[in-house]
Amino acid sequence: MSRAPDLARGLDPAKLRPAFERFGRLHLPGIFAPKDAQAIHAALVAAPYHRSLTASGKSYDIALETLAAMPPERRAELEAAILEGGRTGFQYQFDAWRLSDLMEANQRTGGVLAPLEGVYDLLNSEAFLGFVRTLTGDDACAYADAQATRYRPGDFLTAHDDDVAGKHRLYAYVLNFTPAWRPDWGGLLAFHDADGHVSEAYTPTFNALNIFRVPQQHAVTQVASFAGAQRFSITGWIRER
Ligand SMILES: O=C(O)CCC(=O)C(=O)O
Ligand SMILES: [Fe+2]
Repeated sequence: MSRAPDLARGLDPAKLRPAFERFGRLHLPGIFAPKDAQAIHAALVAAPYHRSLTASGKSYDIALETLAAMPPERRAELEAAILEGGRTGFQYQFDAWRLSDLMEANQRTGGVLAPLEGVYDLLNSEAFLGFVRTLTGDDACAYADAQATRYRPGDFLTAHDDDVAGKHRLYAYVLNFTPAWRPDWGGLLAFHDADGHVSEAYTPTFNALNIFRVPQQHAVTQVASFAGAQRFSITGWIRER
């Protein structure tokens, strides 16, 4: 698949709008044709991930080989900082590949990664942005950024609201490409309410779109040590210029 995938036929954003407006979020299964979804999944499995994490309040992108070669004492320090941060505040660790940075720099590689490049093109097409404008009633939706993510057992992203000054994020989206998952395995996209409860959580699934308004408190719960798979997504924000 080197062309951009099409959104599934029969999705009517005007009809979905009341459901989106109710809680400012929506889960839409069956977002692409099954064949396209399979090609995207294969590309997500093959993507050249790095480790994305925060430690002691700083964000790091670390090559997986660098992490593997880190002296054990340094590695233990890093892990201790991550545990401490997760206990008390905003913290994450997962694997990422920054698709939109490469696309914006015109660095297409094609080949096995072509389906992800196609998704980037779709996300920035009139077909998708128009869909989101009608779904949300928000004409300001101008473009989307994107990264591929892979969560392995132990990975997580603690509560945050996606609102970063200067980034002009209007809506967050997550395209799920995890073929088989059990809610017990964690990795849930959980929405937190003002009382500290989880008001709703979306289980990783295959070929679905989650879309939600920014700002909104949410987290990805830690993937269980016994999870039998990795959680694959393409995620980012629909932004205003
Ligand atoms: O992967 C997800 O379900 C959500 C990711 C997320 O919240 C983020 O990257 O800010
Ligand atoms: Fe988020």
